[in-house]
Amino acid sequence: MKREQLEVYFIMGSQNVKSNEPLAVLEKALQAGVTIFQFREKGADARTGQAYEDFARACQKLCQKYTIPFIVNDDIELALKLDADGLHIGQDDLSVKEARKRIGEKILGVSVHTMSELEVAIQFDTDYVGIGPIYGTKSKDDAKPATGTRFLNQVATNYPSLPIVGIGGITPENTHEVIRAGGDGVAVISAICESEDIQATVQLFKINK
Ligand SMILES: Nc1nc(C(F)(F)F)ncc1COP(=O)(O)OP(=O)(O)O
Ligand SMILES: [Mg+2]
Repeated sequence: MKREQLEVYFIMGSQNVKSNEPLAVLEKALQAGVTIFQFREKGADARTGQAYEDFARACQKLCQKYTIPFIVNDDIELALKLDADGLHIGQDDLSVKEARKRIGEKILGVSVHTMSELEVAIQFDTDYVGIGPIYGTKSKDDAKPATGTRFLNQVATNYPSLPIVGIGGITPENTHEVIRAGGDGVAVISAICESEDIQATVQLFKINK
């Protein structure tokens, strides 16, 4: 995975798209030029069973149409079953060691909040780390307090070759702070899912770097 692929990292599940059709939102985001997609279907209203798998396959098919990496959040069984391009795990999911063993060469992303979590991620050849929440977020009900860009900048300074994406409350207005602090890209849920003009919003993330 090239670090430029983290430039605009769109993350979505049906729970993030109340009003309209999630697949229409995803296609608009892909047409607008998001550079990587994460399937993150979770929470009370998340689809389950066959509907969950069918929705994941439909998202994967759209990503293939636009040759954009399709990453699955948390669910390694789904990632393997669909032969996804990668998996993203956090500290409460399966271990980095176990994930790397089972997914082989697929892209592995890990959320890290401390230097010790970072060192474990690096030990098992993590392709990128997600750091946040940088700002307050409403997309993750068990999110930790917002940290600002300090830890992200510390990681970027100490590990210049490690791809980093910032996450949490990132908008076109504050994205430059994340990039200036050392992020290779920004992960976005609400700013795109709730946008009136997805094309314009995605372009702003690219321009405001
Ligand atoms: N899903 C994520 N994606 C990223 C990425 F780097 F891809 F931007 N960074 C961080 C997270 C948060 O991951 P996690 O801590 O497991 O919580 P959840 O499973 O609720 O998302
Ligand atoms: Mg997780």
